[in-house]
Amino acid sequence: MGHDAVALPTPKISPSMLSSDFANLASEAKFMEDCGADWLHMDIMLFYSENSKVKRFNILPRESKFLKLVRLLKAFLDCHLMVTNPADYVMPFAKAGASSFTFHAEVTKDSWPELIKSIKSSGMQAGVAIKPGTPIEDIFPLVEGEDSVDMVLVMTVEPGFGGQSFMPDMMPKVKELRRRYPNLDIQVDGGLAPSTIDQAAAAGANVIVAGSAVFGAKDPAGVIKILRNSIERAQSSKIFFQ
Ligand SMILES: O=C(CO)[C@@H](O)[C@H](O)COP(=O)(O)O
Repeated sequence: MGHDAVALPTPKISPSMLSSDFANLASEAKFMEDCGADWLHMDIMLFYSENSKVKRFNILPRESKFLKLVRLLKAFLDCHLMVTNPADYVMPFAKAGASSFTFHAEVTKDSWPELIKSIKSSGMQAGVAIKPGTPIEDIFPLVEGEDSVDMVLVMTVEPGFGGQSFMPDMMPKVKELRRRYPNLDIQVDGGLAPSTIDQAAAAGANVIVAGSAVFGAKDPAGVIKILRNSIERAQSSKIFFQ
């Protein structure tokens, strides 16, 4: 199929709730919806690996009332699980109302097909995330396999916390993924802002996670619009296929 006939996945802006006021999560979520957010990005960080820099945690399954609360808003809850044992979280997150469940490629190689199957059969979309040091070749089998993921998340910072600088050297990964998988949802997360979005859009990303740039803005709706417009512009020129 030529690239002219390709139906590209829709742009989705997913504000990272990590930058929100947790004491007012429901109203923060509603505000983001009113500002034009498509999804809400929820980070769950827990003992990612023995040597991991991720020592924080934010939303634990036992606190899934957070998710239930936000679910009342009918938002698409885009859940990014930086945990060593994602399989243990599938049911709690499905029950709590998560819409998608993204696990890390670095931790679960042996159990990938089972994990994807259980995520999907519990009614959630499945995603796989890669840290900056992980080559994309590692996840090709997950996109091409029988039980394939719906989304790939290319981390553009080391996972851990909001407000870090965008890593432009991750863009070749995004471009290669877009070239290979024109219909795939490709998410980028970390340092996305009006000043960096054009690089991500030009590489072919269509799902944009942004925390500090949105929550810290005077005009969050305006920032969401800038992010979306950049993706739409890149998609209409299909610049990432050049
Ligand atoms: O997962 C993470 C960090 O580990 C992100 O979702 C951050 O929350 C993004 O924050 P900004 O870089 O956009 O401030």
